[in-house]
Amino acid sequence: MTEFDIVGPEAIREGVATDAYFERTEATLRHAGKNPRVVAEVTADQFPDGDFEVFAGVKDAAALLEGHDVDVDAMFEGQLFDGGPVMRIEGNYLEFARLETSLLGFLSHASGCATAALDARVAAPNTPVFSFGARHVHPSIAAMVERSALVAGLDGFSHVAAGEILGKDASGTMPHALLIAFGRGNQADAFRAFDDAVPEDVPRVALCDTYGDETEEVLRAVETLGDDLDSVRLDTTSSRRGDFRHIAREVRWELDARGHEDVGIFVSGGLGPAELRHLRDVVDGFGVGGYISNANPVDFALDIVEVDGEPAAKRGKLSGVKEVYRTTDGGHHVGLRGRPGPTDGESLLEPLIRDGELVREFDLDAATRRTREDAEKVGFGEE
Ligand SMILES: O=P(O)(O)OC[C@H]1C[C@H](OP(=O)(O)OP(=O)(O)O)[C@H](O)[C@@H]1O
Ligand SMILES: [Zn+2]
Repeated sequence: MTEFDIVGPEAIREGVATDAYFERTEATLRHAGKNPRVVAEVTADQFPDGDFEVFAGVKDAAALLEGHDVDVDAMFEGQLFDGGPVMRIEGNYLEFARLETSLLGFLSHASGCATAALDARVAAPNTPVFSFGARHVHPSIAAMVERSALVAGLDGFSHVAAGEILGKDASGTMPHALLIAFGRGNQADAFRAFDDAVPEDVPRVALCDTYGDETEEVLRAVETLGDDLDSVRLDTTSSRRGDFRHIAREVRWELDARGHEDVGIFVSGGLGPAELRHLRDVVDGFGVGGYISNANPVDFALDIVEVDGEPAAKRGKLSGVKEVYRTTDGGHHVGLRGRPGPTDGESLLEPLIRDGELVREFDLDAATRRTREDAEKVGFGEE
C-alpha cells in the first residue's frame, strides 16, 4: 500500500519536523558548551502599522511546546494583533531551538487563514458564511483551515474529518458531479434522489446551475421538491457568470412570484469580501473557499531578544523583552517589559506554559467571541 507523503504528529512532536540548520545549530552549541538562557519572541511586524491580523494556531503551538522546560506567554486564540510579539518563550535555547520551524508553521498558516476568514465575516456580518475551501489545500491541514474559519466567526465548514477533530458537524450542499451523474436533463431525478437518500436533518439545497439557466433550474427544483426544498445554490461558473447579483435578484423574483419566499439562495464560487459585500442584500448564504484556504500565512519570525538577561537582537529587530497592550480606543501598543505601558492598556500576553506545563484551556467558542469583540474594538474591516 503506497503511503502518503505527510509529516506526521510524531515527527512534529519529536522536533524532526525542523529545518536542518537547527540540527547544525544544536551540534555547534553543544560542541562549544553553549546553551544560553534566552527570551525569544514570535513577531510579524516590529511596529504597529494599523493592519490587524487574527492570532490563531495557538493550541497546536502549545501542544508542541508542552513538556519542554520553558515558560511561554502568548496572546489568546482569536485576539487581533498589529505589531510586536504574539508569543514569548523563555528558557535555555537548546530546549526549543529545533521547534522553531513547526512553531512558526502552526502560527503563521492558521493566523493567515483566520484573518482571511474574518475579512469574509465582516463583509457579510448578518449572513451565514461557510468555509468550503478544503479542496484547495493539503488534506493534512484541513482541520487547521476549518478551525481558523470558526475562530473568525464563520457559521460552518465542509470538511468531515476536520469536524471530527473539532467536535462539530460538517455541512454542505451538493456538487455538480451529482447532477452530471444523473445526466443532462435529469436534474429533477437528481434532486428527488437526494431528497429520498439524504438524512432528514440535512438541508435540501439544490445546486441549480449545472446545465441550464439558473432560473430555469431553480424552478425545476421547486417543482420537484416543493416545500421540502430549503434553498438553491448558485455556483455559476465564471465563463457564464456575467452579473451574478442580477442573476440572484432574478431568481429571487421568480421564486417569490410563485410563492416560494421561504426558499433561500446560497451562492459560492470565487467569492471574497468584495463579492460578499456586493451580494449580501440579495442572497441568504455564502460558501467561501479559496479566499480562506489559500490565504497567505502571516510572516511570523522567532527572534531572540534577550540572552542571559541582556537585551539582544539582530539588525531590523528590536532588542529586549516586550509587552503588547490593547487600549480602550482599540489601539495596539508595544513597549519594553518593566516600563510603564499605556494607562488604559490591557496587557495581551498571558501565561500559556509554565515549567513545561500547559496552564491554559482552549475553547473554540470563547475564541470566536474574543475575535468578534476584539475586531469590534479595533474596527477591523471598517471601510
Ligand atoms: O474556492 P471557491 O472558488 O470559493 O469555491 C468554493 C465552492 C465552489 C466549488 O464549486 P465547484 O468547483 O463547481 O465544485 P462542485 O462542483 O464540487 O460544487 C465548490 O462547490 C466549492 O464548495
Ligand atoms: Zn462544480
